[in-house]
Amino acid sequence: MSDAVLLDAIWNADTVYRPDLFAGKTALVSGGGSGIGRATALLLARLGARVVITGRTQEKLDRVVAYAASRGVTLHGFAANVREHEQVLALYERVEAEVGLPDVLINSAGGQFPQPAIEFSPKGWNAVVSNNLNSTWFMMQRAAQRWRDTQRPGSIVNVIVVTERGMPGVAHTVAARAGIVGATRTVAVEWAPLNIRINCVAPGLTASEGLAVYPPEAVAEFPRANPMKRPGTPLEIAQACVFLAAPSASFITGEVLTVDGGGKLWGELWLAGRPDYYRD
Ligand SMILES: CCCCCCCCC/C=C/C(=O)SCCNC(=O)CCNC(=O)[C@H](O)C(C)(C)COP(=O)(O)OP(=O)(O)OC[C@H]1O[C@@H](n2cnc3c(N)ncnc32)[C@H](O)[C@@H]1OP(=O)(O)O
Ligand SMILES: NC(=O)C1=CN([C@@H]2O[C@H](COP(=O)(O)OP(=O)(O)OC[C@H]3O[C@@H](n4cnc5c(N)ncnc54)[C@H](OP(=O)(O)O)[C@@H]3O)[C@@H](O)[C@H]2O)C=CC1
Repeated sequence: MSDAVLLDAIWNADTVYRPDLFAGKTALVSGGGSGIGRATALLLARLGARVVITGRTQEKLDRVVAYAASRGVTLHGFAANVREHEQVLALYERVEAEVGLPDVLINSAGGQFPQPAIEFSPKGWNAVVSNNLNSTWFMMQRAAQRWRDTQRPGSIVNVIVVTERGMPGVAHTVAARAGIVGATRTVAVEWAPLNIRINCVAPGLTASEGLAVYPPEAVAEFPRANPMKRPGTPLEIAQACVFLAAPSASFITGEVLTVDGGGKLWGELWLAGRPDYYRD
């Protein structure tokens, strides 16, 4: 499917949410230049939010901003590498100066490479931990600090991976995301007095640009990942992010919402290929 068709599908899809759900609100979405982050940003924009997207690649952000403009909606695309603390601080300054303090933060930036864990180099391990755990932490802590300083409420959604069953081929990312879950549960308590809610969405296999890094033999087995025998769509994950970010989840904090077509209950996923031992 071409990018234009994908974007139209997201823009025109039915949603159960009312069109003014986020009217007057501002949302910051990391990873908003593609995949799940992009779908969430566009859905939030459809629901009336002012939306800022961030990611490392300005051109990707520009394409989403241009698409929204073609639909009569202003989005803002500010590039940042969110695993660099200084860049996160600068990003918040820019967002606040040019758009306004966000009410909602969606952390969808992240990623990893597939490799048997026994082969990880220290550099590879650190890259993935930094790109997922550190980046999410820097973004959520800064949001909380600014909400504390301005005495405003806020809502955070961290997009992670399913951690309960483990996921062979990506142990580094599972470790990093389990760290995010631990931090989320802990600060849900610490930050409740500040009127901050924080939750996670754990997608199963989702058809996004990010799947390009997996080997063909792994991709060929993707239909075995869950009982629905299909990947999720970015919009299906976005709907869950919106549910947790909005007042629909006003009594939910510190939770993980799994959106995986039942993959936690049945399914196999060998992201670095299936070892011979598990073939018969
Ligand atoms: C059961 C329930 C169902 C649950 C179902 C769940 C399904 C899970 C499927 C998940 C899918 C997704 O998340 S898809 C969406 C995410 N998108 C991505 O993952 C995109 C690709 N990933 C990335 O860009 C990554 O973020 C990452 C690799 C960390 C980029 O960080 P950097 O830019 O720092 O990385 P680099 O500089 O390129 O590399 C840093 C080092 O990392 C190592 N490294 C990098 N790529 C490597 C590779 N292919 N193989 C080995 N090692 C590699 C090397 O040591 C590198 O150092 P040198 O050797 O010196 O170079
Ligand atoms: N697709 C799937 O099957 C699943 C995805 N997930 C997770 O969902 C999240 C979104 O993934 P998805 O949309 O599928 O994949 P994408 O690769 O399309 O999205 C990831 C986005 O994050 C951005 N990003 C990555 N690292 C950084 C960084 N350091 N600073 C700023 N932006 C960054 C990338 O943009 P750029 O490179 O320009 O910075 C990219 O737009 C990720 O955390 C992913 O691991 C979880 C389970 C399953």
